[in-house]
Amino acid sequence: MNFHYHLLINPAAGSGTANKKASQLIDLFDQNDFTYTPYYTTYAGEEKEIVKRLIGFLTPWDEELLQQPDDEPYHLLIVVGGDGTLHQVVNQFYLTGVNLPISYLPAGSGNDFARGIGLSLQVESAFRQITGADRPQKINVLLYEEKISEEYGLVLNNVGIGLDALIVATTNASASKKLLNKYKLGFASYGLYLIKALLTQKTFPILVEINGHKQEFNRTFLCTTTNIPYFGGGIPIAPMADPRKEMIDLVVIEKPNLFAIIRLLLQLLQKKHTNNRHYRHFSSSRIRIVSVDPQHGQADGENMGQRSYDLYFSTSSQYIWYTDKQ
Ligand SMILES: Nc1ncnc2c1ncn2[C@@H]1O[C@H](COP(=O)(O)OP(=O)(O)OP(=O)(O)O)[C@@H](O)[C@H]1O
Repeated sequence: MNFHYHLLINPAAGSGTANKKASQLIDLFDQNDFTYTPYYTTYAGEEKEIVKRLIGFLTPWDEELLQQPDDEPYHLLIVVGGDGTLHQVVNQFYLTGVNLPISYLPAGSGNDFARGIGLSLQVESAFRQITGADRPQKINVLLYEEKISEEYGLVLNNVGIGLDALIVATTNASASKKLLNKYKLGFASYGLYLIKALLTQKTFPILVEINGHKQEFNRTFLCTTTNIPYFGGGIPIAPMADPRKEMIDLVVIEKPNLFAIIRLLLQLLQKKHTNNRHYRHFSSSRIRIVSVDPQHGQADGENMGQRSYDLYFSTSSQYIWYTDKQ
């Protein structure tokens, strides 16, 4: 197939890492005589404006394209940024009602989606995975509807209420994240804020409804609905989650006391946390979560605000253009 690549670059992602990775990617396109058009965002939110303008140019996926002659180039969008940039782009697709393939060069500080689908974090390898693919892969995504604020959207990674969302709210607002990213210590910013959040996050009651079966958790500390195993830059909170399955994974952790949580965190580092009795896991194609108590929320690392939540989750799919690692 003959491609024209549209590169949507958030140069601020990964505190500037994305700008460097975009230059490396562009060098590889030039060396291989591939045609492309770069679009750089200049402010937060501009990625959605760029996508709105590009939607009409991008080519929808159809298996029959493989049999047809290469007269017309295939117009493919490649997002260069972090999980948040990708989140904004696919949500713009969703709100516009289109399901176009998309490709991705992970260049944020966490890059959990790329880890989850097996897309390399190294520019050259990711370039080979993107340009070596002749068709996209169907990846599961989660749809959510929040009834109180009448808000809906799509997530590639996870939606969290409680601890992880408090970490997102504080890290995204902090200057130290930028500083730590500068020294390639993005994961350390999550670590620092994890400790702070552990000491400040209070427990809260939630109601979970799965297949008509209601369950209450009165001392919830963390409640993460996820599509992939990771959050917070590679922390395998739900190792059983698989973005190739049409399934939603839910992890609820209750906090009896601080020592029990520290024990669980140590087990998490050794990947033995799923056996801890305070770790609860559920899997279903439809899940409802209610927190009347106002809590921080996060969607793919983007802050959803501190408020009450009544969330309904279901599944859908998104075409991602890449091949598996060789
Ligand atoms: N030019 C820009 N300057 C500042 N913010 C931007 C710009 N372009 C996009 N954004 C905002 O950046 C956010 C997404 O950042 P993203 O998550 O991709 O990077 P990150 O936070 O460094 O990575 P990660 O989520 O992996 O930690 C979005 O909210 C988006 O609106």
